[in-house]
Amino acid sequence: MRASLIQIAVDPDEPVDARRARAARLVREESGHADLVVLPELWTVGAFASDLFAAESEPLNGPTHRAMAEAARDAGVWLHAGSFVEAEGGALYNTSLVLSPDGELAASYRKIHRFGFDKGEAVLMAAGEDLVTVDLPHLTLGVGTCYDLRFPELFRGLVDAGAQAFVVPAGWPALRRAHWTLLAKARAVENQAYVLACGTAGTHAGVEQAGHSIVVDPWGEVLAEAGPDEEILRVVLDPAKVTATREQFPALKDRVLGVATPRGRRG
Ligand SMILES: NC(=O)CCC(=O)C(=O)O
Repeated sequence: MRASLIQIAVDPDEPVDARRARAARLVREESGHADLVVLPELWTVGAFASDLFAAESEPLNGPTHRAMAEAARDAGVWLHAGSFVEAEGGALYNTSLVLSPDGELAASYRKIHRFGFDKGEAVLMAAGEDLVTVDLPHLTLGVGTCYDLRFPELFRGLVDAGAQAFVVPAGWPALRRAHWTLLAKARAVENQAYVLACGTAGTHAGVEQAGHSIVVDPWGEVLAEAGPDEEILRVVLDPAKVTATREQFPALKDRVLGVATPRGRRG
């Protein structure tokens, strides 16, 4: 399976509509190069541009969803369209979309761990509650978003639900680039799964983005890594490699469930 990660630049001097059209064009240009295309987190507005979240929010089936569905259909690819600010029932969510090659919505995922502690996304958006996997023809994807990468239990849950590869769109700052790379490799090694981590380039809301999108295989080898600027990564994923790694080094079978429960609280 061929995958392309589009590390798009998010800069405030490019209007959201223009970036949406440009992202759709970049997806179409992957036709013939990819079976799966991935975009980053909140690439319309910028993950740190929290002042704009409400103004740029959209419902499901809004402009971003429609533009990405058309692009997926035109390109004939599975598209993880990154995330957008979803408005629903008076709340905002950081919602990712996975679209099939005929443009149908295969899955949506609302980010569970919101970033910002006492500001930004953490206070402006509501948290998702559901783990999401998507069955592609030869590979089961588990999805997470950016800050989720710091929470290994989410990825374990996705493995238990059948995930063989994780797609993690992000808007990760340059300041913590070392964490990004380390966590992407850790999630791959501990879960014996591919990690496709797609970040943004550029600077928005005064926050320089790390770029450095990365694809790690189930053995922890880096298949491709971007630089800091706008770039497209193309890789080939082999589902048999997940099976082989899990058979040849069956560490997942040695899990001791419940061991994380504090001693005094065990039944
Ligand atoms: N958009 C995010 O979730 C940022 C996460 C981040 O900066 C970090 O975990 O560090």
